[in-house]
Amino acid sequence: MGQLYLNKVQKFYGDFEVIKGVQLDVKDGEFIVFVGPSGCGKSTLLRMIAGLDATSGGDIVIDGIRVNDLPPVKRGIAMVFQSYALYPHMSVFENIAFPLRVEKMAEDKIKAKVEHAARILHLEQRLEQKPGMLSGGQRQRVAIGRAIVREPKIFLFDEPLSNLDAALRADMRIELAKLHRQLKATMIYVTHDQVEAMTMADRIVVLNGGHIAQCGAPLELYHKPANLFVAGFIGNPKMNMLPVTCKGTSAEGVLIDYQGQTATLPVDGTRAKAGETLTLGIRPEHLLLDTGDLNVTVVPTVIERLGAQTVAYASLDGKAENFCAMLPGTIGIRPEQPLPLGIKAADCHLFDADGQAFERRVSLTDIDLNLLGTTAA
Ligand SMILES: Nc1ncnc2c1ncn2[C@@H]1O[C@H](COP(=O)(O)OP(=O)(O)OP(=O)(O)O)[C@@H](O)[C@H]1O
Repeated sequence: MGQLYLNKVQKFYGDFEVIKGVQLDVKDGEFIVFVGPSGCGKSTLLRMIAGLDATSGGDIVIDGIRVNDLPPVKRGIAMVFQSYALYPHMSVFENIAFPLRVEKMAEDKIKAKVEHAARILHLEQRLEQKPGMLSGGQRQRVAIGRAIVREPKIFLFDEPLSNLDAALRADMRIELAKLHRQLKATMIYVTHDQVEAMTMADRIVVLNGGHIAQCGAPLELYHKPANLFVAGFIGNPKMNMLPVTCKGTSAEGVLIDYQGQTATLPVDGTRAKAGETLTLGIRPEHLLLDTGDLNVTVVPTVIERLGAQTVAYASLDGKAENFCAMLPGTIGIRPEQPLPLGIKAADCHLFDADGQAFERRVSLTDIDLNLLGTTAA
């Protein structure tokens, strides 16, 4: 078992509240990713779960037992660090075996466990080598092996791939996803890389300024961001944001005005008031080379041809910098050449003056609804 429950967890450094009453329920076997900008508190929260940092308030509960006052070794967790933390003078075998030697486990048991971990991580041929002879990815696997042999209830990963180059990171993402399937263990993984979060997580916890901005399945966060922060953070290139005026609400949704063009967006507008300035959110891939419910003309400044797609960074009305459109790879556009684009009302996101999303009413027919979890925080 590896259930984790965080109840109103707080952390103060002096008067500075770094973690602000985080509430989270992690199910046994879940792969949870903490993601957020630098300084939002991801590592602090992970270190509190590990027992490396004391908790200022609230409860950390693992399998029904409050562990706030237990030292790290008694919590049933194993942590893998960005720095690998390997002993350079020891062989791969001894590095993996290290925590078992500390426990004074019998030699034959140690051998069986290390060889089992080495098989899972494809390190069988490396067991006699020293870490200095290994690549970055192999070293990280040794560090993961050292966690595996402890058979923890919960694996904690603190940015484990950030020292690797892009190609190796992509490979290791796949390896870690396989490892999770194989071990069926609870894993909590910290990263600032939203691609890692989107591709590996069962649920993503987006942290902002020490609180949970949203927690949900990757596609739920993508298609139903709860607020402007999550909308801007999840998705690459970023969602485009435009100021619009609320003209009123109806059974169909919220009527908005963008520079004299009106459209009804199918969102729950019970909170919307006529005259308010709202924020319209449009994902780059939802800009069409066709007429839409709203239409804009952008002037591309930078054009990135990625092959399958062409990404145009553009100005809009001379105002919005870096307005971004993701278009078919075959399109023939040039910098400075005005480009008319359409937007369907059903594709739009809408946020109030406080940055909270109006819930979208559209049925997300293009998504397997089983992938959309429920918002848990
Ligand atoms: N020992 C400490 N003393 C005082 N402040 C600290 C300490 N450790 C962390 N902080 C502060 O707590 C906040 C959260 O830090 P934390 O390392 O958890 O952020 P993070 O989201 O993991 O950032 P990054 O992605 O840059 O690693 C930051 O503002 C940081 O300056």
